[in-house]
Amino acid sequence: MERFMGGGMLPLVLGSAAIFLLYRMLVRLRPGAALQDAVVVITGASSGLGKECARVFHAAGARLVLCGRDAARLQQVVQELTGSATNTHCQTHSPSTVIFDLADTDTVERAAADILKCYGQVDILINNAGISYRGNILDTHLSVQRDVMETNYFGPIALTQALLPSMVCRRSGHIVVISSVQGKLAIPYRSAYAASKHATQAYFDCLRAEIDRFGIPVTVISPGYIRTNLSVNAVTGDGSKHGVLDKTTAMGWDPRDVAYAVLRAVRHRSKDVVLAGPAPSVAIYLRTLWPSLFFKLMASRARKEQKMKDE
Ligand SMILES: NC(=O)C1=CN([C@@H]2O[C@H](COP(=O)(O)OP(=O)(O)OC[C@H]3O[C@@H](n4cnc5c(N)ncnc54)[C@H](OP(=O)(O)O)[C@@H]3O)[C@@H](O)[C@H]2O)C=CC1
Ligand SMILES: CCCCCCCCCCCCCCCC(=O)OCC(=O)COP(=O)(O)O
Repeated sequence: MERFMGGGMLPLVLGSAAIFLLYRMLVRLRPGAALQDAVVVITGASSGLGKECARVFHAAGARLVLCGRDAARLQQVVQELTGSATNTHCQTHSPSTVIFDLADTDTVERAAADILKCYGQVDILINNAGISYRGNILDTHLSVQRDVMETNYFGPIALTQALLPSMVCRRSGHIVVISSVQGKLAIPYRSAYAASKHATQAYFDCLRAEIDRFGIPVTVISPGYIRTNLSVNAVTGDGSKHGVLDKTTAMGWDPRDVAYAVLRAVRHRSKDVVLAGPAPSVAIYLRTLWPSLFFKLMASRARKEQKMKDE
């Protein structure tokens, strides 16, 4: 074995690693799709990752349609974007806003019509808005499971389906969705959230295959923890607000870095991007390749968390 490694294997491994790194570098250096004047719709643009996406796509010269439930907060984002000097060579545009609640799927179709009225077309739809959940399944009302599903799954797919025909007509467009690492693996006390993100992953994987023939790419982005208000805004089993900035969230990635990664993924029309550290990335493979170990780890995590809550 030693002779084998010393003789031919080591140069082969190092050579393959060098070729892989070179390939990654070349992929990053590709110019990618232009964003100047592209019409980009961002849901959940009033805070967190959505707001940072608004910042980076605005600086790239996109014509933005910012969506959210709170008109005043969205207007504040518009003022921040138009009022501050952007460090960019691109020509920037003042964003438009469309106010609607994604959980109210009946109004989403009307909102889609309002979005299309802004610039007559949509080039990139970024389904970003979302809500999280913390709770024990035993103590969670079914209505909470449903509400999280409405905001994270039915709202975004209703908006996507309402805007898609206009993209298909033009044989042009790009659908992006911000899922989560929890769309690929389920951790304890996140049932409603993880289920909504798994459904999201499945739906947009189907969509990618179905609209490939129209040349419309679908990008699913699965981040790990990001420093935003997600945990503060999360709902609990009885529907009340969690209201706490969790340590995992506070120590998460800078939303600006994640927004730049979203921009790169859009430029390169990436299909599926995981933005997470080594533990979640390994855990995703473990779930598929060694499920029994993954389930044991999750059960022990659940017991530990329950014990901490009981104390
Ligand atoms: N933070 C994290 O650790 C991670 C976040 N993500 C995902 O990133 C996305 C953005 O979340 P993040 O920025 O972190 O969290 P925030 O809570 O900061 O932002 C959530 C955004 O979603 C909007 N929103 C929530 N509910 C609705 C609704 N019913 N209708 C319309 N808009 C709504 C909010 O707008 P408003 O309340 O003004 O209407 C707000 O702008 C989510 O999909 C989340 O799952 C993924 C992985 C990790
Ligand atoms: C390096 C060796 C690692 C071996 C693997 C051990 C298994 C580790 C389990 C890791 C679980 C990671 C969970 C990550 C969850 C996450 O990043 O979620 C992102 C979110 O969407 C956050 O939402 P939340 O509301 O839960 O804050």
